[in-house]
Amino acid sequence: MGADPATSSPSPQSPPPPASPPREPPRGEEERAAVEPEDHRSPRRHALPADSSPAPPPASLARMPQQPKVSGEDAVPTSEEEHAAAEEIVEEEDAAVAGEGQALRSFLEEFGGQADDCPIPSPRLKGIATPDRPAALRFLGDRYNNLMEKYKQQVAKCAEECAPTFDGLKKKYTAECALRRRLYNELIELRGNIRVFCRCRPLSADEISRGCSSVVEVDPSQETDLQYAPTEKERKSFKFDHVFGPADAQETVFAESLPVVRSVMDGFNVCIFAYGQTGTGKTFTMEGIPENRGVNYRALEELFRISEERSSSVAYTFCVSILEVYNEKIRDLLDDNSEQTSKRLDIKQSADGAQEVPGLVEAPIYTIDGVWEKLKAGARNRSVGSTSVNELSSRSHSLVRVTVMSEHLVTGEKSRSHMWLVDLAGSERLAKTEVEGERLKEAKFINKSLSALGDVIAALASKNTHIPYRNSKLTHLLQSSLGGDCKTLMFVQISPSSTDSGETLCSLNFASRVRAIEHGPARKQVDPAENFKLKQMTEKLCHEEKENAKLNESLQLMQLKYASRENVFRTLQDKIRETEQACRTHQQRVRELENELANEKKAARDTGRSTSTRPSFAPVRQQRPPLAPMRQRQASNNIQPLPGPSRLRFAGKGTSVQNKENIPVMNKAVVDKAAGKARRVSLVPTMRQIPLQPKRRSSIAILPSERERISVFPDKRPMSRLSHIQMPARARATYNSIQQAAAEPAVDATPDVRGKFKGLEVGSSSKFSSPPMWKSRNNIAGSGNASKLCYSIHKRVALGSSPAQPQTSLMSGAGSIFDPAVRDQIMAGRRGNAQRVLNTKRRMSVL
Ligand SMILES: Nc1ncnc2c1ncn2[C@@H]1O[C@H](COP(=O)(O)OP(=O)(O)OP(=O)(O)O)[C@@H](O)[C@H]1O
Repeated sequence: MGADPATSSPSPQSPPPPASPPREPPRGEEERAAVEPEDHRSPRRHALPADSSPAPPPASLARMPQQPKVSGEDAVPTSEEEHAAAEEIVEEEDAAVAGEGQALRSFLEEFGGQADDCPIPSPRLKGIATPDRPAALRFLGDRYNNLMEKYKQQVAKCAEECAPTFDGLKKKYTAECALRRRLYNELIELRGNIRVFCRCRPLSADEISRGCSSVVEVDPSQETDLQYAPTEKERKSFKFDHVFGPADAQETVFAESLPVVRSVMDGFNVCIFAYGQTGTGKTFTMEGIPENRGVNYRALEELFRISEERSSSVAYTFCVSILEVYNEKIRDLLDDNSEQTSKRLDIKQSADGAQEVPGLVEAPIYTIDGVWEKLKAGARNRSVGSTSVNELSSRSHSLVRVTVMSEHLVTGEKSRSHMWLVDLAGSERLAKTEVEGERLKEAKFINKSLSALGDVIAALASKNTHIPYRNSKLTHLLQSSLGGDCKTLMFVQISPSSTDSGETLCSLNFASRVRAIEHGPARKQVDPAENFKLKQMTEKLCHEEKENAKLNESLQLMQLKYASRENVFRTLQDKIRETEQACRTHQQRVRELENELANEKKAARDTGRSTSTRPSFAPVRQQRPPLAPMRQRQASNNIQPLPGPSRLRFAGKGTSVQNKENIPVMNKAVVDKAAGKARRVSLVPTMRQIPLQPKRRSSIAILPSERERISVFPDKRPMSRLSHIQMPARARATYNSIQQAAAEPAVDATPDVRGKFKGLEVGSSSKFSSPPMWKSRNNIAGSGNASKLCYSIHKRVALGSSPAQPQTSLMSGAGSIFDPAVRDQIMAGRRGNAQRVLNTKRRMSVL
């Protein structure tokens, strides 16, 4: 047997199943009926539904002959008639299937073993096995699959529709969580950062056996009140942040401590400690027992849970240290080194003011299992001993320090906070505990440190300026947890026993004092390394700010300097422009002067030519045309201002006035007139330049002898007449020579000369009068010194101009300066000098 009913078909030898429906429907059919049309169900109790789709229901179902025909719960006859009718029906049915009994038996022999594997747990269906059962199962399976598909589609549609709502709710939830955390922290701060819970243990079996009664009343409805009532007279009410009675479990206690525990994950320092008489359940509350763990383990479990919850935004790292203060010595409970006894651990204050124990093992923990291992190791190493009160009495203060380091993955904010979990040694009455020897010594140390703790609490409660933290190792270690900026939770453990009523009262009073301490608000702890980094950054920032200020100052100075320089530059530019303009004006003026000079020279030459036809100076003076104003005189094109000595252009010998294009009309007329008849040409401009000339080299003229001077100037009158032109000594010498030459018979003197001199004497008062040198030069022919002197005067007067061609009539005597050869030779040197002077003057005028 064992064939799969789903694949098996009825045996070909087997007769076809009976067409009549079975008597009772299976119970599973009722479930199916909920999703099937009503008409699919058989009107008869035992009939299977005649469903035709998707898989046809079994054509017939047979009831096992040995099965009861009618179940009592299905058809309970209410009367004898009904009972009889039911039996009649059964008999009829039995008769209907009787013919098919053999076939059914064969079927059951073949498939009967499958009845237990039927997916429909109906005893009825299990009991009914027909050849069409696989078809019925297929039908049910198809129905099931269809329904599943339908439901899946509905669920997917719902999820799609709800997705936006879900996202919104998720965001709201996150925001609410943050708000809740913040509000909770505020609430804790408002309540005070030292919270005191009171926990009363149940009476122990020993106490009950001794007939001790409870002196403590805890009303579960009043969570914060505790009644101490050893007698009705001594009844006293105490108020704490929460009171746990003997019935309260570890979970309940931890649930109330949870918010304080969570604060460490937000960067606050936390301290939870248990205080109380020996044997009151301090170790039970903090460490617990393996099957009922205490605050230490649950707190670390919670830290890991929160870390996991916030893993997307904050990365947490945990380290744990376990130490004990035994007989005022610190022992590292995680240090397995056998030499630990020689290792001296002490308390040092770190840079940020926290108390540190250098050399203390800080074991990193990654899983809660690791935490449990560490806690167990610490508990194993702890000093315990047996007393008459507690079989496993803690003889030391046990401290578990959990360091939480966090780094926000988005903001990069880092924090480093501690959670101290302290199980204090029990205060005990030495007489009561009946200790002696080593236990007595331990008890003394324990009581001393607890007394120091009491002093610290009292000082804090009365807001003393000095808090005696350093009176014991315990208070020194807990300095920042008791009076600092951390969140503190104290469990005051009490015994309900009437035998411990005195100690209970002491503990309750102590706890009330602790609760009265007003703490400042807790402060978030920043990672010291981060703190140091921030400090350095702040210093750097300050330094850079100072540098920036300095740079800004110097920048402003530079800007001011720049502005002033710019002003200077602008002024200089203006000056340069002005100077350039002046230079241009000067150049223009020089050109004009040169032109004038050239014109004058030309006119002088022309005048010189016509001198021979003039009888005397006087008529010439009378015919003198009016001089054109200097500024109206136009420069000649022939004279161009050139930079070098070659700049001067001398009018050629044969250059006629008519050839000049730029000679003004008036000048042209004058020249034309002059060309026609001899006329006087003013040499005043030339004369005016003489005093302006810089001091020049000494004249080559030889000073006249006293005799010559006297002969020329018999008295001082003529000199005084000429003094208006400041005739220098050289000129005077020349003048004297001329006078002398005129007096000498060898000189080809003409009456014109004398006339000229006469004219000079007359007209010397006018500054526009022609100087005598021109006339003397042109009219006086001398030899030797006199000739040289005459030429010197001529050169001075005709500075820069082309030397006029000396008239043959005036040049007499070989070797004189009027000799063309000699004159040219001398002129070459003189001209160079004259040009140098002129250039110097130009440069000076440009500058
Ligand atoms: N709340 C409680 N429920 C049940 N049992 C408790 C409870 N508190 C304490 N006990 C039991 O009381 C006994 C003493 O407890 P425990 O050792 O924790 O006291 P203790 O204050 O730590 O004493 P010691 O100061 O001497 O170490 C233990 O057997 C502990 O199981």
